[in-house]
Amino acid sequence: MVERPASAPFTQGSTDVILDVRNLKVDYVGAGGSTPAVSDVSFTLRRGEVLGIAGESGSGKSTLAYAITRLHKPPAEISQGQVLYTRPDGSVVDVLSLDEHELRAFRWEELSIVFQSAMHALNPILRIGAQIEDVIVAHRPEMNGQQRAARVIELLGIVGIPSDRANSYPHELSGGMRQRAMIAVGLALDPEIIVMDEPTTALDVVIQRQIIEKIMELKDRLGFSVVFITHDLSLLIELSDTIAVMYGGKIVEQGSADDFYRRPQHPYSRGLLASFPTLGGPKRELTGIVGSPPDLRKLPSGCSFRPRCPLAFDACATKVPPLFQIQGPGGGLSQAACLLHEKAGVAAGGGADGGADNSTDELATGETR
Ligand SMILES: Nc1ncnc2c1ncn2[C@@H]1O[C@H](COP(=O)(O)OP(=O)(O)OP(=O)(O)O)[C@@H](O)[C@H]1O
Repeated sequence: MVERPASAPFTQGSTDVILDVRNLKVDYVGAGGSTPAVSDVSFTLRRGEVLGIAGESGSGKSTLAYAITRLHKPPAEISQGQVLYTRPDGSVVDVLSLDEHELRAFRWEELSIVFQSAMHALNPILRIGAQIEDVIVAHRPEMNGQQRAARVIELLGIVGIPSDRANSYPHELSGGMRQRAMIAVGLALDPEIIVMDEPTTALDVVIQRQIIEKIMELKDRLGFSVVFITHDLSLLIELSDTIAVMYGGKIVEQGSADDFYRRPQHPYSRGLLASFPTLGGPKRELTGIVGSPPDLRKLPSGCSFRPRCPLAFDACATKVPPLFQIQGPGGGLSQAACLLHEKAGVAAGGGADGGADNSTDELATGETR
């Protein structure tokens, strides 16, 4: 399955950034204390790009998706950070400062979200066509009934649902069709960004493939950018331009999907990659990662991946690794939060404007210290 199409190299400081997430922190705050689900997460999404976010269950992916769309609800609280969205006209929107009215316009019009379970996201007692029309009624009051009906048919056509299905209820559609209907709702107002949180996880492999191909075709045709969240790293490598890997609420590696596929720079990414079969590549043993994801309320000292890391050494127990900049095999810059990169690396955000090719022998060969 993992066959990397050629794509643009990962560059930092691009002027074409559409979404800029800076030092975001999200906690679940309860009587028993606070769970740091997203810690100091920063990334950029460029116009027309697919950014893939990977990580095991509980790594904070969904919390991040909800927070950047401001759909998070108590006990989740954003305690730090910025989410900056740049409109096509160049004006910048501070998403975390929008009031409720502004937020309603921002969602759907500028950014929409497609969730994992269409069955839960769609209203079970409303026909599909009516659900798409509802979004249009709320945001395009100038459109009359005839124009709205035409737009509903157009949207169903775009996602490959026959127009007579506009009158079906969600339970009358297959899982794949429901997911397509969710995508049609997400596209209703031509948003600039679509956040997709495990949009195909509940579907069988063939339908999953069809939906992914449809999303990629629509992205190329309509020009939106995508944040695609899944635990399936093979899938992400295939469809993303850049990849961010989350572990224990933090991004531990990010870079171009090409570089990532050729040489993952964090031991966790390597383990994650080895957990998924590749249909296109040579047969190899699936090794996975020993142990379980950490309890976010009791993260180990130093590097939170240390207890599961085959390459851990003494300093990993005491030092929290920052993201180091690394030159990837394709020449682009990647970042990895692993002390193996410390010697030759440059801490990202530390004012350096370049990285070193500090891919260590250990990471290249899998040797342990
Ligand atoms: N309502 C909540 N209250 C307290 N903690 C929560 C709540 N929702 C999620 N969490 C915790 O936040 C962490 C991140 O969860 P999140 O759902 O964002 O992870 P994820 O990577 O999306 O996982 P999955 O792939 O299973 O959806 C988990 O440890 C989870 O236990």
